[in-house]
Amino acid sequence: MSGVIEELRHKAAARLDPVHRDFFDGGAGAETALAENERAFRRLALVPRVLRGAGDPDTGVRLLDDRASMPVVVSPTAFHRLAHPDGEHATARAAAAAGTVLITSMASTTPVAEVTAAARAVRDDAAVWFQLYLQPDPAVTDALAERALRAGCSALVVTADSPVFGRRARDDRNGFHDLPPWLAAENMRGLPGGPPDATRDIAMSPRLSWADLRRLREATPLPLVLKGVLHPQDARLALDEGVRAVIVSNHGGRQLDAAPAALDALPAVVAAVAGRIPVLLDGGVRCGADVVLALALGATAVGVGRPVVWGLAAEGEHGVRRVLEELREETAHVLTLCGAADCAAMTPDQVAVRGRGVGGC
Ligand SMILES: Cc1cc2nc3c(=O)[nH]c(=O)nc-3n(C[C@H](O)[C@H](O)[C@H](O)COP(=O)(O)O)c2cc1C
Ligand SMILES: CCCCC(=O)C(=O)O
Repeated sequence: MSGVIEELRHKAAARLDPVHRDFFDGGAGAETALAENERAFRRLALVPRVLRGAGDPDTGVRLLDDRASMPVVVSPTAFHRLAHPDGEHATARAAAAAGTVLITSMASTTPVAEVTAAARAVRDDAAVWFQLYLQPDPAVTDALAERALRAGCSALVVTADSPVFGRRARDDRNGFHDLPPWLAAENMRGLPGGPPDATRDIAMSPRLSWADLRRLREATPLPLVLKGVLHPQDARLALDEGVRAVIVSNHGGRQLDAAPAALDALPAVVAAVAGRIPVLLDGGVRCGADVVLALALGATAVGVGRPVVWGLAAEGEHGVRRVLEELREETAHVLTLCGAADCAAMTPDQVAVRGRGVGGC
């Protein structure tokens, strides 16, 4: 783990209410998928190429119609005002200042229009994508998509790995199942069929299907990104449905505990998609070498969830900024050491399994 991220993780742990710390840090079941996400990176090594004269690397990437200064985006995480009083405002400002994409959660404690406004106050062209759980009532899904569009979000990130909420032992033990009364999931306020001024619950449903995704695609002008893909066949189906990018993710080990590490699922999804759309990955990314390993295995970019929350809880906007800047600097440094001129220059032959020798091709 990057020293800066480790420092912020400790500081966050000391500052947070232990019940909230467990919510942010914890995973489903025995937390196997959570641990494996980080461990999968440790099992792999980067094999540098030498004397390539690559110069200082360009860490910028194009993601749909947005540009990011680095191949690291902010993955959607719920309830930022539980981590810090500035909440999503701070995260949005930090992501905009770092020049990267913020995927803001549908379960944010700040309305999406305020999140985009906070980002745009820092940078006119700040990119914010809206994460969406398809709701069983299509009118609710459409109202959320419309809010995101009006707020100036440039993509909808549909999270597909949650047909039901994960069983999280730490939250069960702590009796944490709801926000405190002074906070709410603000995007859920005043939606069709709900109480006019109060918020409705975020629903999860195992009855949702590709047909619901198709309906949303036809209802919104925004490009769709599918988050939570682990099976290569689902990546192919996503392509058929006109999805513009996929995010390989096991939801940070918070849903199916028996799921593979995100990194282990990446190569098959990359092969299935065959370069037609960007493949992103999140889960366990904690330093620049992790970012570059994912790039070498075919990811266009990675997302970070908990490191951003740790930065926010520890030092507010400044802490999130430190996490993102550190990841950008480390990524540039590791690319340089690997002889890569940019993020696309890394290739799978530059990845070796530790203890097994270097194959190449
Ligand atoms: C506290 C917390 C809240 C999360 N909330 C959401 C959410 O609202 N929507 C979503 O799609 N994913 C959510 N996720 C999953 C993240 O988007 C991401 O997949 C995961 O955190 C990546 O793993 P990492 O934390 O190891 O970087 C959440 C994760 C955490 C840790
Ligand atoms: C209904 C809130 C969803 C938050 C979430 O996705 C998570 O905690 O992993």
